[in-house]
Amino acid sequence: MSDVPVMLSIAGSDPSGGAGIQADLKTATALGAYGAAVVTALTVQNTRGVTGIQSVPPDFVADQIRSVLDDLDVGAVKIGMLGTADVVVAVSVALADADVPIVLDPVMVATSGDRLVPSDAVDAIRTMLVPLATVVTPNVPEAAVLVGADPAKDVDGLAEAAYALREVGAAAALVKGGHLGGDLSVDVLADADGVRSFEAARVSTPNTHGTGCTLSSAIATGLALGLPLREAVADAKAYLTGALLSGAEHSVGHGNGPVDHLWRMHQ
Ligand SMILES: Nc1ncnc2c1ncn2[C@@H]1O[C@H](COP(=O)(O)OP(=O)(O)OP(=O)(O)O)[C@@H](O)[C@H]1O
Ligand SMILES: Cc1ncc(CO)c(N)n1
Repeated sequence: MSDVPVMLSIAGSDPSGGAGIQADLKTATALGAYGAAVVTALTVQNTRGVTGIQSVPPDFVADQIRSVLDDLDVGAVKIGMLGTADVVVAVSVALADADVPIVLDPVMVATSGDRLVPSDAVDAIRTMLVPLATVVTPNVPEAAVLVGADPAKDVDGLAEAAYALREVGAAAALVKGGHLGGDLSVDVLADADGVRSFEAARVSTPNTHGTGCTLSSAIATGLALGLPLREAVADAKAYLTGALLSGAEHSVGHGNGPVDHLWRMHQ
């Protein structure tokens, strides 16, 4: 049992602290939940890029998930980087009977452009995890790969991709427009009630390492706190935009620095 809302992240480790489980735990903590973390892979990574990946044996990932779910009252799960197709299968089996909202961030490539999962893992994500997702949160290239279409070029394209992901089996899809450019950063959600877009002013900064991880774990934290999906997405987007604005004022590392997860504490 747990008398605080629990958000469980199932994701890879970023030793430089801006993405992966490190970002997810900071986000859960900043937003008032208890963060738990199952590590699926270790990366050798900093703000400049990823130079190594060591994945955790699939059975060991599944054992970690079962151990946490057996004991803690998990309010929502966020799934991030899964290093291999076998880990994807193990995660889908371990979560199959869990009655808990799942936010699936289908991580494929880091901000630096480095590939984080092999292509057979992408097929497994599409067939085994997308159908379990309460919401799937791809960026533009990830959505294109998952639905087998050309990458979206504008907001209408984001909506088309979000609809198509519901056809693949996700209950809802939030296609992120961070890669589209423009004055606004727009994400489009398709759920059972239709389509809604979420807009924020684009922050002019190189410090965007971990934006996707932060958004998905903030959505999962909102769901763990009991918010409906659309409110959880709106709150997550506002939290991320504040973290980008504050992160733009700081420098950590020499490449694409992190967002400031603790921006509300620093105000
Ligand atoms: N410069 C920016 N200003 C404001 N919002 C941004 C900016 N860059 C990205 N975002 C927002 O950050 C979130 C993540 O978007 P993005 O499309 O970059 O995802 P991603 O590629 O999965 O992230 P990551 O680079 O961490 O892998 C979205 O809500 C997007 O709109
Ligand atoms: C461990 C990890 N997960 C996800 C991302 C995506 O940004 C990253 N760079 N590193």
